[in-house]
Amino acid sequence: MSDGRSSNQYGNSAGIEVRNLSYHYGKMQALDAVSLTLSNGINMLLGPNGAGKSTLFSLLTGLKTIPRHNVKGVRIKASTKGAAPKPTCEISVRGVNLQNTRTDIMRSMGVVFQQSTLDLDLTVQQNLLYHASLHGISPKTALRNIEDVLLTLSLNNKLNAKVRRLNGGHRRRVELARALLHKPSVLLLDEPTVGLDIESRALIIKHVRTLTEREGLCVLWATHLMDEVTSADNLIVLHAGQVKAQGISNKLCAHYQVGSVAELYRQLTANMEAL
Ligand SMILES: Nc1ncnc2c1ncn2[C@@H]1O[C@H](COP(=O)(O)OP(=O)(O)OP(=O)(O)O)[C@@H](O)[C@H]1O
Repeated sequence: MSDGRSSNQYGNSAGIEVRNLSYHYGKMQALDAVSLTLSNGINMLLGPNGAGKSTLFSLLTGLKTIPRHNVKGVRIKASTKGAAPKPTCEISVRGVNLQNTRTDIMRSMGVVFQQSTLDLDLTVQQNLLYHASLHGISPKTALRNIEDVLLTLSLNNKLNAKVRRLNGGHRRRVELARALLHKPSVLLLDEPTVGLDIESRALIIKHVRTLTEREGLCVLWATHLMDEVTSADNLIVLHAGQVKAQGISNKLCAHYQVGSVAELYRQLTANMEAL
């Protein structure tokens, strides 16, 4: 079923497909057979503390290794002599399997992690140039991209400022600028607006939404802030490592007969205290 979301130069292929992904920390199951299809557009990931959002991000970004486990966490044995065991967990990005082709896929991804990963003692430009060099972008192109991206994020006057001297809102915008510098087609944002004032939050939201619409990006956006979800966004509710619901936000609300995303969220995570 078409949800009317934008297609673009990447066609209609899903930005990210996750199949049957489980993850354990020792005996603690952080993700339990998670399956997701994320198309171009904004995909909002809502979940209470401990739902598994950051674990999912770590697996998508290669910070954690995708396990070759079945859903019960049992290591898979080869069924035929000599044959390689077939993993039950699969993640693909733009149709390419992440387990097989990690480096190329990483180039197509921009990431803003929950915790800042900027070097505080470098300037904004130095941070961004370093990131560009990791992506193999020439200094000349990098400087042009940096200028463009800082301008669109109203940060052009901060080019030579040390990150340590920037306020929280400006630092988050630099993180976003860095994530966009190599022109990714998939953007992963782990609570990008947490702790920001209203103005900084609004600027980041507006910029990401405009860019997503214009460039046809696939964005996975984890948040606790339900007012960041619009009626047309694809919404995923993750709770205790399981996907409780996914679909276009207003359709999900209609399906569950609730009047708002907040109500939907409360209903789907109602047994939280009992866990
Ligand atoms: N390194 C770790 N060792 C053991 N358990 C962990 C580890 N990291 C996370 N967990 C547990 O895994 C579960 C999922 O954690 P995760 O950080 O992915 O959730 P989250 O949805 O990102 O939470 P938050 O919104 O608080 O960031 C939680 O129960 C958490 O306590």
